[in-house]
Amino acid sequence: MLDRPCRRLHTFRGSHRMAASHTAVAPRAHWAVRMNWKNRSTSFALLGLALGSQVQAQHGAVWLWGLLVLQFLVYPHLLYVRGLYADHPRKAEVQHMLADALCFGAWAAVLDFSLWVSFILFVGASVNLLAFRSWLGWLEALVAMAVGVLLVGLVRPLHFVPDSSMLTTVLCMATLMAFLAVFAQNSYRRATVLHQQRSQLRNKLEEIRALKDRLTEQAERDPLTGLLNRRMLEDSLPRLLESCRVRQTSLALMLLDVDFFKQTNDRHGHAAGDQLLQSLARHLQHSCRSQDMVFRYGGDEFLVLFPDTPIEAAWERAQTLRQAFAGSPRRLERHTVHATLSCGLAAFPVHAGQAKALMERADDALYRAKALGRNRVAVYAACQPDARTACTVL
Ligand SMILES: Nc1nc2c(ncn2[C@@H]2O[C@H](COP(=O)(O)OP(=O)(O)OP(=O)(O)O)[C@@H](O)[C@H]2O)c(=O)[nH]1
Repeated sequence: MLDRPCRRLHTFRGSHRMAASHTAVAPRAHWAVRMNWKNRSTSFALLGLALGSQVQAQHGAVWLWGLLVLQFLVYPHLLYVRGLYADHPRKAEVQHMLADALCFGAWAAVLDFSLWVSFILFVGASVNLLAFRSWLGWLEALVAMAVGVLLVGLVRPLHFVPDSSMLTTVLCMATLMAFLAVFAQNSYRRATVLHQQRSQLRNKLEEIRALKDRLTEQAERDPLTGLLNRRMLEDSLPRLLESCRVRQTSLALMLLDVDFFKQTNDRHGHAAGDQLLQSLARHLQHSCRSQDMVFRYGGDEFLVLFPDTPIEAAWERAQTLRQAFAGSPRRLERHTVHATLSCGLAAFPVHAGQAKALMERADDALYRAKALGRNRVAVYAACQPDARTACTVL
């Protein structure tokens, strides 16, 4: 028994409700509970007046007046308190609306089915349920009202006197008007809030998408040059090789490295070195076809994949690319820098069938190009046992 209040508080939805478990502040009511309480507080008071005028016209007994006060002035607040502490406030609200309908059926019977009174009681009972539970709710309201009528019928005979006084009719009209106005206003307010929330969500979604694109970009590209990074190479090379295997075509892989890049850094500064790397990246991209892929492999090493290219054609393209780079000095940080490249070439399937082996072959060829004096292109030649010395410079 002791832990019951705590359990209850922990089932409240929302952090504000959780906060209530630590302080004496009452929990915040569910929106449906609040909305129906506001609706009931206003429209029930008016409805009570309308029904009161009918009770007056029928010279109703004192206990009927007492019931009227209970139903239309006290009952809405009792329901609010019940909804406030309910574990499932929405479900509780549906039960409240069914209770409304049952009571309204009873009142319609007690007041001899005065047409205007019965009409507004039916509208009051069914519109809310219709909004909450669609046509099923409307049907439920009808059934609950019928049960209310039957209950009265069990206690006393039912009479059918449809007429009502002018005062009752006017009060009924005013009540109906007020009920519909409050209902419409609530619906409009909720629709506006929903619309605002939806556009906020849409904006948030756009932001998340843009962030995701940025993160993908950062994960795939080298920040200095904007080229694809080594991770992307490791992802795409095996797939490309597989596609070449299926289509029975060749793929050339070129690994290249700036000659004496450390000296450029030392002489002209790291910023100038960065600019040289960026300039080389642009040079590679401009010299490549759309199907070629350029990667920054790391440091001053770059890698180019030439799909569907035999080794001879790749060599020619590598030579053109190397010569063009060496032939155009670059202006970096107010210095003119002459840089050259060493390139190592290997091809699928002639030199290797797997990504890792192909990379190693190209690296061997690059090593050989450096060893032979730099500023040249070397192709891997598979002469065993010493592959490094067997690399040929074409
Ligand atoms: N500016 C700059 N320097 C870098 C970057 N990444 C690596 N380096 C430098 O690049 C240099 C690479 O030098 P190496 O390739 O080992 O040697 P090298 O001077 O190019 O000589 P060889 O390759 O033998 O011709 C090192 O000094 C690194 O510090 C970078 O992003 N920016």
